Amino acid sequence: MTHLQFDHVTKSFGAVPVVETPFNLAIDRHEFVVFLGPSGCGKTTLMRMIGGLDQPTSGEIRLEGEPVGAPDRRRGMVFQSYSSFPWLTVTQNVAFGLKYRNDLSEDEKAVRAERYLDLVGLYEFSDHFPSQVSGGMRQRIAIARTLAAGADVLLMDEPFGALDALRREQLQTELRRIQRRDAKTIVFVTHDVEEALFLADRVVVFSKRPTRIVAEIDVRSRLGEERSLEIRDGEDFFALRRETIGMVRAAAGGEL
Ligand SMILES: Nc1ncnc2c1ncn2[C@@H]1O[C@H](COP(=O)(O)OP(=O)(O)OP(=O)(O)O)[C@@H](O)[C@H]1O
Repeated sequence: MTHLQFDHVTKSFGAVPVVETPFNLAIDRHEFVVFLGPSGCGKTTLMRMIGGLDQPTSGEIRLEGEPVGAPDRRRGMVFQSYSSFPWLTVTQNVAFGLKYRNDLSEDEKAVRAERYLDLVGLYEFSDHFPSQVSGGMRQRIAIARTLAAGADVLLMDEPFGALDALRREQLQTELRRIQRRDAKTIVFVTHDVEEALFLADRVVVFSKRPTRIVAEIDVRSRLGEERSLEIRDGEDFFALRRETIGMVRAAAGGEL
């Protein structure tokens, strides 16, 4: 069943067309879709429009059949430049995402905030302020806050870009597990082909700007639903990675 739908969407900034050919894409409920494409093609612009931070020039984006409006709690966003609240401690920053959850008691909120802090490896920094931790850690605070808040749609724009390889791998595995367990719909932007294939049910490859879809890869039918770290060492993964890199190069028009 369709959860999120782009219907004939175009977008220009003044005279600069970002999406010129009307863009159509239907994302199913509980689907993990990854946007892959050359730098500057318009992936962030598409994400901002889903989030309600920016409007299409023409066409419509629908969430559960209704045109998307201003940001609301159904859509959790982790963007590259997502910032934390400097006057709150690390734990309070994560708990902030739970502020409006009237179904949880204060104790339950604290337990939940701590669980997600532990997940992103920041438990021992609970009482620090954001200015006392690194940029990568601040990014992890934003990830923990968004996951803890429990929105059904997660919009993630290169959320793991600032993390070291090991932490990145851990969070990728965990995000895929959370998506399956809690049946989330996720739209995720990355430049990293391996990350895209490891996480996605479907990868959408974009051309350079003005952008359009050049390929869709049904990763689920190639790699299955379950993703473990071992899968990355398998032949199927390597073959799909090679194919995808070819598509991304072609999409970038030789600019990679
Ligand atoms: N507010 C804005 N005003 C004018 N132009 C903009 C604005 N936001 C984005 N653009 C332009 O739109 C194009 C697409 O930008 P966008 O950030 O969506 O690309 P992207 O695919 O996310 O890039 P990257 O992968 O490098 O983050 C770029 O040419 C950018 O300069």
